[in-house]
Amino acid sequence: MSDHPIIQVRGLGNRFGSHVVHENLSLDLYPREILGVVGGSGTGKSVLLRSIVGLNPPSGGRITVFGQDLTELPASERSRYEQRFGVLFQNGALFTSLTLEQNIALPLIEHASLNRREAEELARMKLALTGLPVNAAKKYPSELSGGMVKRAALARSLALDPEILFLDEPTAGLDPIGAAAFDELIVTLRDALGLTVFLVTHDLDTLYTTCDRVAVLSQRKVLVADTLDRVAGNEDAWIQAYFHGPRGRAAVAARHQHTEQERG
Ligand SMILES: Nc1ncnc2c1ncn2[C@@H]1O[C@H](COP(=O)(O)OP(=O)(O)OP(=O)(O)O)[C@@H](O)[C@H]1O
Repeated sequence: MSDHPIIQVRGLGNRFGSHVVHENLSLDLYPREILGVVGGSGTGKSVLLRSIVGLNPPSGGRITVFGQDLTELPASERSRYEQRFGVLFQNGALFTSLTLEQNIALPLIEHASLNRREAEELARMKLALTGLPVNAAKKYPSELSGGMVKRAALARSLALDPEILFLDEPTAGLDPIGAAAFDELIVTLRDALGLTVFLVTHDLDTLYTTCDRVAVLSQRKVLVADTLDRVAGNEDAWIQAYFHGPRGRAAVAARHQHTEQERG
């Protein structure tokens, strides 16, 4: 892992009225890592993601991305940086009146100055990259399963060849087999495309199968950010309950079984 973070968050503050969500929060994201961001409901995982990608102006602190504080830039320059992000929101809906290829072609027409034919051709490549069959390109979102729609939304977030991928609860609503396949896809894409991934999740299986490090949000800040083993060994009560409760134990057992199978 490189020593230079691709994203640095320092002393971040976020509040909504009198409700303080983050206070003096700091976090680093390193190139090509998959960082899992976990924490109880309402601890501000999505707000943190939105602050980093520029959708939620923080009340304090500093965020640098690719070494640059984006709030210091004029809008046009900021937009060039933001095109290096791919974001898959929790309810990352596609336009229902457009086919998958039309959905994915949109950002390419808007930001990459491609004509419709070129954009749709590239869109079909992005769809293939996320494991969708060729015939899915002409389909509408309503004709597809939840897992396929998630893949298409991921394809759209990859449309402009981002360097950093932000995923908010990507496996929420998927069945366990679909979720496991999606987890595998994230790792494959990171390896193939050299992506850096900021992954908000509640899914312990996802943490165990995809993440290089895990950051735990608690008490308005990042309580700990480290490898899974080290984080799971932390004595904080929420961490203990999360990693060592019944679901945590099941995820560890599944991981061990998977490792044994891989060894043959
Ligand atoms: N635009 C907003 N206006 C007011 N409050 C907000 C806004 N966005 C988020 N919040 C509040 O900030 C807190 C953190 O929200 P956030 O969605 O980041 O939590 P989370 O950790 O992602 O939760 P979950 O795991 O349930 O998705 C919540 O109490 C939420 O109600």
